[in-house]
Amino acid sequence: MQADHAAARSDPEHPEPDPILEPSAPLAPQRFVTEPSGLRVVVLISGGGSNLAALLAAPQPEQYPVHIVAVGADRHSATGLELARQAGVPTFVERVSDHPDRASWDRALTEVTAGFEPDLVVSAGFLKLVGPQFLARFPGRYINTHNTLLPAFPGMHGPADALAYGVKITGATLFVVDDGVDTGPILAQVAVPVLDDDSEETLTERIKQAERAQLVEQVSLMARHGWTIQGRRAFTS
Ligand SMILES: Nc1nc2c(c(=O)[nH]1)N[C@@H](CN(C=O)c1ccc(C(=O)N[C@@H](CCC(=O)O)C(=O)O)cc1)CN2
Ligand SMILES: NCC(=O)N[C@@H]1O[C@H](COP(=O)([O-])[O-])[C@@H](O)[C@H]1O
Repeated sequence: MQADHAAARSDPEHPEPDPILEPSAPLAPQRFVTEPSGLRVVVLISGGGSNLAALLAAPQPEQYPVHIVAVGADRHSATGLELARQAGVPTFVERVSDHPDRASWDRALTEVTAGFEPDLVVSAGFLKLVGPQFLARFPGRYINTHNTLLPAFPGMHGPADALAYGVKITGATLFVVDDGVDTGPILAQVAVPVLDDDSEETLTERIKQAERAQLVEQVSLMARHGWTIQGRRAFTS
C-alpha cells in the first residue's frame, strides 16, 4: 500500500500538488489559551531594552495581567538588564562563548528560560538566533518584534536596509518565531513613514516608538484573548 502510494506520487501523470497553488486540507488551527491569573512572560534582550521598559510600565488589569517573570540576555552588557533589576524582576545571562558549541548554548538557554515556566517568551532586540531545542520547548510561544515590515528587510540591520533601498513606508512586525530568520507567522504589523530627510538613527527611533506601542497592545491581547496559529497565519483575537 505504502509502495503503491509512493509510486503514484512519482508518476508524472499524477504530480504532487503545489502546496501554494493547490493547498490541500486546511491546517488545523493551534489555539493558545490563557488563565485569568495572567500570562507569565520571559523577555529576552541584547541591548537597551526600550521594548522591555514599555512592557514593564504597562498598566495591568486585575484579570489577565501580563507578568514579566524574568529577563534574559546573551551578553552582560545588555543595559536593559538593569531596568529589570530596578523593577525587581529576576535576570539571567547565557553567553554563547561560555559553551563548547551552539547546541549546548541552545540547551542552556532553553533550560534557564523554562525554569521560569513562561506561557510566552518575547524576544525584544535579542540578537541571537535560537536553535531547535528552544523552538521545540516553546512551540507557538516564542515571539519576536522586528523593526521592518516583514518579509522585507529581515536580519540585523532592518532600518538601514529599508533606507538604503529607498522604500517610503516601513514599520514593525510582531511574529511567532520559527526555524528561519524572521520568517515565522505574523501576529501584527504597524506602518511607519520614511521621511525624505531621515537618517538611520531618526528612522530607527520612529519605528521603535510604533513598535513599542504595538508590542504592549498585542501582548495584552494575548493575555486577554489567547492566540491562534493556523499555518502561516496568526491572530491575537
Ligand atoms: N530561530 C530564530 N531565532 C530568532 C529569530 C528568528 O527569526 N528565528 N529572530 C531573532 C531576532 N532577529 C531579528 O529579529 C535576529 C537575531 C539574530 C540574527 C543573527 O544573525 N545573529 C547572529 C549573531 C549576531 C551577534 O551576536 O551580533 C547569530 O545568532 O549568530 C538575525 C536576526 C530572535 N531569534
Ligand atoms: N532583528 C533584530 C533587531 O534589530 N531587533 C530590534 O532591536 C531593537 C531593540 O530595541 P530595544 O533594546 O530598545 O528594545 C528593536 O527595534 C528590535 O526590533
